[in-house]
Amino acid sequence: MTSIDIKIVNKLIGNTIELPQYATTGSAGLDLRACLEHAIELNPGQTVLVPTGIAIYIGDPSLAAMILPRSGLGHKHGIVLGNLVGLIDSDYQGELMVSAWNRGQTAFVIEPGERIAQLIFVPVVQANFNVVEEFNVTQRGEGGFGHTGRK
Ligand SMILES: O=c1ccn([C@H]2C[C@H](O)[C@@H](COP(=O)(O)OP(=O)(O)OP(=O)(O)O)O2)c(=O)[nH]1
Repeated sequence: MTSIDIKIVNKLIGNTIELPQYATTGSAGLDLRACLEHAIELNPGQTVLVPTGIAIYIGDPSLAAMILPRSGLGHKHGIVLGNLVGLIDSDYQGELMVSAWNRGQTAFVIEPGERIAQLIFVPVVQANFNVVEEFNVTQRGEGGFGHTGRK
């Protein structure tokens, strides 16, 4: 199992707010909690940057992390992410921040400690680019956006 360093950057963590943990042995994502002293109300259409109280240092450039919405919050309450997906670079050492966006029709209250999003770790390939005159021929070529005719 990959080891990632985690640092508590807000004193609320460890007192009133739990550290992230995998809910089941098969969980891909770790829930991130809102590290807040007071509840905040998120009106329809509003976006707010929610601190999580923790920083991670992945270190290995062949890994990254992604912040994703929680399906329950998104489906039932319209709370997703203002940036749709948050990408955490392997050299980022700042606090993990969740851009919470209320795309629903009603206000939503984010309580301190609420599980607001989830974090997954993903493999990354860093590419080297070689400038060429032509690509090798492929069956698809430049066709895209419905080119194969499938509906
Ligand atoms: O939802 C997010 C997205 C990003 N980050 C942090 C980790 C990431 O490594 C860093 C930079 O993110 P990104 O590269 O997406 O930001 P940018 O807008 O391109 O700015 P920068 O110039 O800082 O790269 O911000 C978060 O905490 N939460």
